Amino acid sequence: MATTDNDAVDEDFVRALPKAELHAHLSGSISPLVLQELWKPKRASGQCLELEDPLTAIRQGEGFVDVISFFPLFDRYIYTLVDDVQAVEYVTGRVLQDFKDDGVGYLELRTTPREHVASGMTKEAYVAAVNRKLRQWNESQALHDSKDSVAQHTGMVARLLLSIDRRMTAEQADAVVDLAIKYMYPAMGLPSEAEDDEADEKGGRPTVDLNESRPVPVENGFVVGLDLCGNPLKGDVSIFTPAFKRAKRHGLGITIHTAEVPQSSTSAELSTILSWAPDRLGHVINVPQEHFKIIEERKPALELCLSCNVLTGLTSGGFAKHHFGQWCKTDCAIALSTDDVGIFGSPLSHEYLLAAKHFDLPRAALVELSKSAARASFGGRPVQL
Ligand SMILES: CNc1ncnc2c1ncn2[C@@H]1O[C@H](COP(=O)(O)O)[C@@H](O)[C@H]1O
Repeated sequence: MATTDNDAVDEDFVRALPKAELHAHLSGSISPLVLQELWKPKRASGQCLELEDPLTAIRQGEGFVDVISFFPLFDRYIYTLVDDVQAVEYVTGRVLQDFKDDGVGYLELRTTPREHVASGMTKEAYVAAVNRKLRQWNESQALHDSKDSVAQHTGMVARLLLSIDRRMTAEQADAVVDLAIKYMYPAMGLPSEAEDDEADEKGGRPTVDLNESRPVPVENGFVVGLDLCGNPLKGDVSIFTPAFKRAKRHGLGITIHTAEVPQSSTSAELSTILSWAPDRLGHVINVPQEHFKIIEERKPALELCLSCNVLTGLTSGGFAKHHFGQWCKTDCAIALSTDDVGIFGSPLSHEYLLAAKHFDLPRAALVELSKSAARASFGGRPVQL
């Protein structure tokens, strides 16, 4: 995109800017209108009578949720509406379309494998449904997506991350890793060029231990990474060390929700997370100086979510005081991200607009930001937006 610094950053510019979205939770990205489409027929058949209309239940904007009221929204509300395989496929398709309509060229959608006993949906059926929708989506976009036309292609490439919830047991987390390996995007298991070169210098290639049992991968898997998410006031992350180390050995990218609240920003928790050698960190709000320095040196990419943090009160002082301003001064790549656009109502283009407005960024800086997000993708395919 040709730009001059004198051009104003406006809605048209940020919408047209090709963007990579790396931190988007599937269930939190469903628009209230789509939730209402599921709510209406349930209501008409006498189900979910206790659930308010999504258009009034989810009031996108300041003061609607805080860290206490936010997480139950999923368990008590959204999951009651998206409760079978058909609904999961449907909402996934709508979420993909919404991101594309906002000018996203590369999307990593993340989701927690979830079961629903009454509808017979197992965790694997859930992952298979999301993965199926991604396959259909990527096939439909391939029409516009060839090696020679990457720069101008109008399609959106979609990949998947599976999430471990902080409330899970170590065994449940292991089962998520099994699913991630089974539904892994084929190119992920291969060493990168840099790893290859390093291995050549050391006289050997990195390998996965062949004796380690691993699920047989499906064809057309799209999982490129593993995430740790969930209520930061719950759980002990140290029980997930084997799960994240195994995922890493199998070539999956690793991204961790980090230091979202002061209670989860202890030295012990941060040291544990950093011992997993994460490729990316999400939120990184309350990072103590000691760990700030380590992150600055190791340079994992950072997924920063302005609206989410400000609207939930995870940060104070409004947008202008968001820690984006601090991390920008480091060499860490930054991926502006939406987190839960269905709840916060701020699409990725709007996050770029907010960054421009509150941090006085010209067009060229936004182009650089979008490129740095693309470079931080787990992709399995070179991303050139
Ligand atoms: C401050 N923002 C956040 N911090 C931590 N975890 C979050 C989150 N926003 C969403 N999730 C996690 O994503 C799940 C919903 O999407 P999926 O059902 O997995 O697609 C939530 O249950 C929560 O665990």
